[in-house]
Amino acid sequence: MGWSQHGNAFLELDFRAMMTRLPGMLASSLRLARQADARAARIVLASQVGVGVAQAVSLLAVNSVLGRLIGTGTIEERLRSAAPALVTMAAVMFVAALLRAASTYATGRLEPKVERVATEMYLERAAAVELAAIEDHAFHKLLDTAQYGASSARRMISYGTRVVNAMISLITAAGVLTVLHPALLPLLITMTIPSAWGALTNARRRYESFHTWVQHARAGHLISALLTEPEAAPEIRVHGVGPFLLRHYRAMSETAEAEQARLARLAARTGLIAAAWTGLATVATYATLGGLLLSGAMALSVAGTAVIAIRSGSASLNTLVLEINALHEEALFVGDLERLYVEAADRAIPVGGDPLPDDPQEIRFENVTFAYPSDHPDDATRPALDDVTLTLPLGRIVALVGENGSGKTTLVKLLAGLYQPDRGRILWDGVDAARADRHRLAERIAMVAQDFKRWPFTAKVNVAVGRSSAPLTDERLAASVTEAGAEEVVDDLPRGLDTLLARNFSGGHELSGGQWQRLGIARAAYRRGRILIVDEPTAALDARAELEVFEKIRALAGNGQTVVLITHRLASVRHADLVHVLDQGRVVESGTPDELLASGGVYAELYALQADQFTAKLPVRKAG
Ligand SMILES: Nc1ncnc2c1ncn2[C@@H]1O[C@H](COP(=O)(O)OP(=O)(O)OP(=O)(O)O)[C@@H](O)[C@H]1O
Repeated sequence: MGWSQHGNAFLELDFRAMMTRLPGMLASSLRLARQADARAARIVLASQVGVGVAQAVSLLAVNSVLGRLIGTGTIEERLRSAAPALVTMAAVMFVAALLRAASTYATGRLEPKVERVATEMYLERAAAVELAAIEDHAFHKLLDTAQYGASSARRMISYGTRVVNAMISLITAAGVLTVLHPALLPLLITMTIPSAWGALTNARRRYESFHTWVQHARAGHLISALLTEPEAAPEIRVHGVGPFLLRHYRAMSETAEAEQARLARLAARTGLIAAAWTGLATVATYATLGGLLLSGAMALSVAGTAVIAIRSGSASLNTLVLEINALHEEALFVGDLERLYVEAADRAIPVGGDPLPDDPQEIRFENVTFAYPSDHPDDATRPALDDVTLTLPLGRIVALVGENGSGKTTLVKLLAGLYQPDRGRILWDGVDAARADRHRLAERIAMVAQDFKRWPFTAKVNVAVGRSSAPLTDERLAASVTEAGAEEVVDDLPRGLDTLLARNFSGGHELSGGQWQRLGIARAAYRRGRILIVDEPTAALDARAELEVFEKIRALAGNGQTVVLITHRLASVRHADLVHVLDQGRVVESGTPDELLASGGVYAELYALQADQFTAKLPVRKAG
């Protein structure tokens, strides 16, 4: 994904390149600002231009005041002739103060909106990408770095306005200086170059360091979060994991601190070099001014104005350099955000496609092969699904069985359109799912995954989130809870369906694993997808509950619902219409449970193993 490319691109940046990019950066701030609040953006821009012009006018007024005060005539005459310029200065300062207030107000209104708009775009795009992108660590790194882009976009607004302001002041000061004496302008620039170099060098180091260390910082946050999260708390206490995690946290923090210290050392050194250089340039400037005065090439009043113009010009140039530099630094982070927008659009779940048949008879996997992407291309791991051909008749219960890691979950994820096959096709009555409308396909699927999400919301939301686009009705809720056999779970909650299921919040309540599982099934029932995928639905259930859940699942299939069931409890598979047995990513057997038992293959062997556990008089220890 070109991380190193990005780093090199930055290394090549110098002040000239930064200036070349300035119009683009300003345009990008303005675009974001207009998108967020066009009116506020107009006020900020107009008032900043106004403030800049006011500064220019006041510098010209100062020039006029000085000229008249140092000029000829009595002190009273000189004061009187300077009065109009003094009044102009006061009026201009008053207008500038009003404009500044308007800009402060509009900027304050604009900044949070810009951050919100940028964050919304970030979240919207992140939520729309393929699952494979979310699981890709390079894309995740981009997600991590890009999240800082929204606050940078916010800051770009103030930096952008200050750049505009400083540019106008500088143009004025430079104009006045050039008129006074042509030698003064290069001197002004020489005085400012060192601080520009210092600021740019430090910013480059900070940005490079940020990119190198972002993964490290993320891991550090992860460890500190583990130490406080409720899910890890029991093991931390019983297994004494606390000191182990703390040790890692400390080691990681110390490495990060060393990096900060390195940056500080370099920044101090750069600062000293820049200060020495500025000192020399300042001495040279005032020596030149003195020389011009001594040689009579410049009048005293002009020298006075020149000193003020040099001071104001170098202050503007300094501000301009620092603000452009800050703007540039923020623009790099906004650049990450913009790259994320592009990358996320490339990896987004496609919109549109062929319609799926209204009432398909079967879904067929044809020579489907799928391997999870590997970080190391030379890793020769076997694919999770290897040339799988099987049929899932709709309106029936189809069970997928096989040992851990045999590819069952991967297969249902492909069925749900979460991944696309590397080879082969998934056909819905002849329509290739790869070309089908993915959003329509997902509409038809309800899924209780092994690790389904326990949303930190109320029980009601936890069920209704199964189809959040549908209006939430009590009838639909109650029916789903009943279908999942979750009535008792809900009745036992202190505030019924309105109970918050997040124990670390006040008023929150925690459910047991089995209770959660029933709520997960209720969620899938609420979705009313035509194909219900249940991955290990009874793993956390007691024997009675397990029987009950399978009864419910059977009843669903009785109503014409297709159920794709993954389970290790082979006794529960007895009622399936069709069983596919997977082994190391391949389909090794298919048939009805009775056919498979009779054939004496893998299924029969696994079944016998489980049956033995109940029939054996003495515990049998397996050799090996
Ligand atoms: N997100 C993932 N990224 C990389 N590899 C994965 C991922 N999920 C699963 N795998 C690998 O794919 C293979 C098949 O895993 P899968 O989860 O499909 O098996 P399973 O039959 O459902 O196992 P179990 O019975 O333990 O749930 C395994 O080797 C596993 O390590």
